[in-house]
Amino acid sequence: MQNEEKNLLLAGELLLGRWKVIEKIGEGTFSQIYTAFDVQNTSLKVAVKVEAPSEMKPVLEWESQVLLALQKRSPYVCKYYHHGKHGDNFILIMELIGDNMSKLRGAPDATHGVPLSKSVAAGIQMLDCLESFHNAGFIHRDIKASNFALSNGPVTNKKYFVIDFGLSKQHLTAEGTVVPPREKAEFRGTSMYASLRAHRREELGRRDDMWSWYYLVLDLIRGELPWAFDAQKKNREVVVELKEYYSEQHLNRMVDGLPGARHLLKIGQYLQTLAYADAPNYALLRKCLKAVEDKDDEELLLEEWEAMGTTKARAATWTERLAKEQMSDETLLKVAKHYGSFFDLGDIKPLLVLQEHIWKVERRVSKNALAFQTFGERRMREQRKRHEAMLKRRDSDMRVRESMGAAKRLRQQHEAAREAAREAARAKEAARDSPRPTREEGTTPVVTTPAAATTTTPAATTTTPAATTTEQASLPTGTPQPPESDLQPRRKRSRWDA
Ligand SMILES: Nc1ncnc2c1ncn2[C@@H]1O[C@H](COP(=O)(O)OP(=O)(O)OP(=O)(O)O)[C@@H](O)[C@H]1O
Repeated sequence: MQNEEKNLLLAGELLLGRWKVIEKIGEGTFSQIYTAFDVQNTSLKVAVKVEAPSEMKPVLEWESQVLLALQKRSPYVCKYYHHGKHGDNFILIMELIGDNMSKLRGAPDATHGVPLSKSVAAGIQMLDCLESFHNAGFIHRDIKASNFALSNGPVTNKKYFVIDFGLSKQHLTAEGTVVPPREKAEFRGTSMYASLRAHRREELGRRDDMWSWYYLVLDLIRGELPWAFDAQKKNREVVVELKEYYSEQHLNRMVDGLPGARHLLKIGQYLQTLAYADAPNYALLRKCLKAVEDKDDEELLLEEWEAMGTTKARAATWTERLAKEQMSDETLLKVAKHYGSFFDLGDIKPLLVLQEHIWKVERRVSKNALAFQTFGERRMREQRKRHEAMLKRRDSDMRVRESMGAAKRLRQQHEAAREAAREAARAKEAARDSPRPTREEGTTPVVTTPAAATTTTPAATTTTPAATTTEQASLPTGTPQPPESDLQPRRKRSRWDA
């Protein structure tokens, strides 16, 4: 909220003749959230989202219409009660739900990344929300942890709901066809999680929500994204450069060292293949994400080791994973045993080294099985491991940033040198073409004075920006229209709230 200190509603205020305000419970960039109760049924507590009038384009009315439209189409949104004007403010009355997903990060076990099982579970639930949201015909365009909040009810029945549809857009018509893309769009989303296409001002589709989801899942598992610092500092250009580097050129570096890296890589590679109108294969994404957690899935595991082809390659990978602690001891042992502990390595020396490693792992596994570890000890051990892994990743991310910075500086130096050379050439040419004594054929030499020389200045070209035409999607009447048409003046909001 821009005007943080000012409360838009007061406790005890009656809204739309039915809802009495209790207290403020939250704040977004452009809105405030309050609790209220129904005066006709005092046990019914609701949430009120209120948006103050401003010079920027309001979005809460659109959000209310989307929520209303989704009531019968998706079980992953909260219940809609009412919307309308209260004084100068627009309000939306909806079901009161619980904590948002950012709370996962604040948990004591999440200092260096949210534990894998929690990250995967959250990722799967977000996927359920998005699949349902997309199938209802909308794209969200602002996927981030704070836009998923836990439903109420018994702990065992809690699930995440997707919230905040202020930037959502109708993507499918009533007939189920995809709304044609506009030539140019405006930035929509949050810099930390926005897809590259959002940064490039392209029309977004379902695939872009999935990219944001992917970034968010990686953020949970990794503890931070490679561009976290720059997104927070609002270094737009660097964020885009880093996203290009990691998402388009070196996807493997983004997942390197993470548990289930090859499955995470597969997700990214799949997302790269999606076109604007494509419906993502949610089942495939779900399967890949589930496999991330299932480190010891025998079938997948063997498939991976088989693909390595030679025993030598397997032995090398085995040793590397042992060193980087990328696989559990139990799994490493399972692999070693499956391949007869790499006994046909040929050379005796590496074989002995490897065998020594295997024995160590074997001892560790049997010791771990016997040793009693308290919950606290186990948590400490895991945290230490995650912390070390995060430091390593941070180091590698920093090296990439530095090398990109160095490459950029080098490019700038080259460009400056080239420009200087061009300038020198121009000066040389100008000196050659400058008026000087000339001898015309068959005439006596004539001296032309500089005053007689004609100088031509390039005509100033003024270009007026071409009028932008926005392809308005032909949506069935009665369907909510997005508030953001590029033809209208718009909120100066570019959610760089990371
Ligand atoms: N129905 C609800 N019940 C309980 N809490 C809610 C509800 N809706 C939103 N909140 C809380 O309020 C926070 C802000 O809400 P919301 O994201 O809708 O506001 P916003 O102004 O659109 O935010 P931003 O623009 O910063 O993303 C949410 O992260 C959530 O924690």
